[in-house]
Amino acid sequence: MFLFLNEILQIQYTQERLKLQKAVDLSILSQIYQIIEDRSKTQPEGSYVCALLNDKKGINKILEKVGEEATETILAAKDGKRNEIIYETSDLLFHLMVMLFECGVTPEEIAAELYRRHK
Ligand SMILES: N=c1c2ncn([C@@H]3O[C@H](COP(=O)(O)OP(=O)(O)OP(=O)(O)O)[C@@H](O)[C@H]3O)c2ncn1[C@@H]1O[C@H](COP(=O)(O)O)[C@@H](O)[C@H]1O
Repeated sequence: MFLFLNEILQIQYTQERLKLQKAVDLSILSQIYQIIEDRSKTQPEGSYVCALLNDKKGINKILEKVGEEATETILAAKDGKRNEIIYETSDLLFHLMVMLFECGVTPEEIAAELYRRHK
């Protein structure tokens, strides 16, 4: 009886994990890119994306942020600080999405290139 219950719990656990894996994946990058496109069109007050896109330094402001976040990601990885690696990599990926938008390149084009290389 105990073994049977244990098996059911294991199956439920696996199903929950699969659901979570389905919901949490890098398609969030495409969603963020769409938000960036939307912010650019609607220009809402207090938007960080708009602050980046409208900065007087132009694309240089975005590139500075990409450089800064890349450096912070490298330092986090060098120190082996797992939580910081996750935090800084998220900052980096977000700023890369803003850069791609500014350059007129979509995340789907990057995905297509990665799939092309994938064997
Ligand atoms: N994913 C992000 C995201 N990640 C990081 N950031 C911002 O990026 C900045 C990171 O900069 P730093 O770590 O250097 O911190 P800082 O002190 O603000 O540095 P400075 O910019 O002042 O130099 C912070 O202000 C964060 O709030 C983000 N801002 C926005 N998004 C996404 O973009 C969407 C639109 O955001 P808004 O345009 O603000 O509505 C949000 O719904 C999110 O999905």
